Amino acid sequence: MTFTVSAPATSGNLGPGFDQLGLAYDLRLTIHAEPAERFSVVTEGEGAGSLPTDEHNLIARTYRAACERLDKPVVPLHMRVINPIPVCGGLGSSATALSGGEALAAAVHGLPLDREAVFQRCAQAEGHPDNAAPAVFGGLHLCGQNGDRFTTEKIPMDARLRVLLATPCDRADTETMRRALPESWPQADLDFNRDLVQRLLHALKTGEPAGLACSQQDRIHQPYRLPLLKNTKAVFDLWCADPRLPGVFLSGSGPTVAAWVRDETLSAAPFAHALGEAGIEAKIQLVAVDQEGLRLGS
Ligand SMILES: Nc1ncnc2c1ncn2[C@@H]1O[C@H](COP(=O)(O)OP(=O)(O)OP(=O)(O)O)[C@@H](O)[C@H]1O
Ligand SMILES: N[C@@H](CCO)C(=O)O
Repeated sequence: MTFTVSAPATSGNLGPGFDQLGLAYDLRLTIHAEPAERFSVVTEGEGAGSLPTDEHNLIARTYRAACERLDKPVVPLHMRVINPIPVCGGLGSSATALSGGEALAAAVHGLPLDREAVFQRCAQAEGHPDNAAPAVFGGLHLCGQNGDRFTTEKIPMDARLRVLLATPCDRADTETMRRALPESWPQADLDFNRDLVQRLLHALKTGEPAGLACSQQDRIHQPYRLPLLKNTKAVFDLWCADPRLPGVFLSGSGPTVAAWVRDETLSAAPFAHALGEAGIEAKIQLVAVDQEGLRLGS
């Protein structure tokens, strides 16, 4: 018997919404799992050759913890993981591994998927909810915290919008990139960003191009992180100057740079060519928004 689950790539922050805004993409990590004598994980695509191949893999660890919490036997699994999402790329790879592990426990034991519980556990494990919410529920999310519970609201979005992604080779794991931030911010910067979040959400609902530029004006994390990432900063600056791209942002904590695309005729190829001409190596993808989130079955 094979169990299949999948979870979408996500961008946290979307520029000004540090730890608040998140969006899911139609780019999925898929896990095929079969009961076996012991745990083994074969990853194909991103992370092949570097991610653990045994019970130390984050998907296996999360699955084990979920089975134990559900008071169900930990059935060892052989997993084949098809992964198009760069690891430590700023596209929520850890949220896909965490939510995928949780979903596997439900699938193996024939239980319904409790999305709210999975969201809470993934957000707790990550320490922030902005990747977990879109990974689990799909779509655009505005997140917050109430005591020790995370909150999230799914926000409708203009269906014409797509997102252009460039993942250069800079190293930017989330933990290191969080340490690059100050312990607090001037009140004026917090107020400035709060206003940007409202304007950006309005633009995402309506597709209005002027408001999409709010993504690149953040004062909370991008100004501290971009100077640490040479290629990422070069892509960010090039795309901010490109009139075809109405708004640019660092995806999560980077190194992926993302840009809103409204023009339905645009393709990724000319952007890949332009970055090549500028001597910047990066993986380029043009993605649509995913509204489904975590999926049980193929
Ligand atoms: N497909 C995967 N299988 C197993 N573990 C994974 C997988 N993808 C990510 N991980 C784990 O998550 C870690 C990366 O987490 P990190 O939060 O730094 O990056 P990210 O989630 O890609 O970025 P961001 O949170 O900024 O979007 C990896 O070191 C690995 O331990
Ligand atoms: N909000 C998180 C997202 C990480 O993907 C951060 O910026 O650190």
